[in-house]
Amino acid sequence: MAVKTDTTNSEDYAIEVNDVSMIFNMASERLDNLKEYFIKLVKHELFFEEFHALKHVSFKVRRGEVLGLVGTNGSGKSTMLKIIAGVLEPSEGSVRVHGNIAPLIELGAGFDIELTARENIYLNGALLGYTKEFIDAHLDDIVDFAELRDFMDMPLKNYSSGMVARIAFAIATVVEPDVLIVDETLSVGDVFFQEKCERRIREFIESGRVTVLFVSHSLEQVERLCTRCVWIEKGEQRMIGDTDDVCQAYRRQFN
Ligand SMILES: Nc1ncnc2c1ncn2[C@@H]1O[C@H](COP(=O)(O)OP(=O)(O)OP(=O)(O)O)[C@@H](O)[C@H]1O
Repeated sequence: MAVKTDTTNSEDYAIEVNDVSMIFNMASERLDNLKEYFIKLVKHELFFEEFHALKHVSFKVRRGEVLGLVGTNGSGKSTMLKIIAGVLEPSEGSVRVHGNIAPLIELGAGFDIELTARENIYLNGALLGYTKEFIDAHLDDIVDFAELRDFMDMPLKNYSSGMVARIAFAIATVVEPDVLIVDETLSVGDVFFQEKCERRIREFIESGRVTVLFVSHSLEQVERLCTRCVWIEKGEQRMIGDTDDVCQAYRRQFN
């Protein structure tokens, strides 16, 4: 039998996930307020239960590849994306990402709702590593893409969740990233904005330079965009392979 060897060099990979496990500590009893929590903590009466959100997950994503993550609610997809984006530290294992990441997860998490949209663009831009001069030069692109020119001086607390998502997506994708991480968050946008976002994501994909990690509950969207897929179920990696094979097996499981 011929042995298939992987001739891909390490530099050809944009993302390497090596044996990642994530354990969350959850209070084993329900506490109603912070005071109760601290009293229990001081009295050493606070007990935790370990919850294994990810169990020994490993996969690699080649540069320019579009990898989908599928799995039912609570299976660990967002946790995996957050670990790759550097938002969470894995309990075990490691992740290597080559290049800069545009994480479209928890859109707007870095925003200050008391500030205006314009101020938030500068604030969020700084968090993404952009200078003031860079934002000055790209402000029109961001505002035009978000289609919210008339609302730039309104505090974000008066924005709807879809409007916040528009601003956040426009900032995060104003330049081509090396790695784009897209979570379900775009679903808060209206259908026209979702299509606009998908077009921009497609442009990145078609450039062949951007590696995309994609989580969606729409298998049709996953099939439309992704070349390969990882199926994670209850924290375990069930399957990795061509999108059609993985989506077919996933559908079969629940039909
Ligand atoms: N900070 C946290 N503390 C405790 N448990 C958490 C935390 N974050 C996630 N979890 C748990 O980890 C599990 C995986 O959650 P995760 O959000 O990664 O799932 P998901 O596959 O993205 O789900 P969905 O499809 O519903 O978005 C869930 O059971 C969730 O309750």
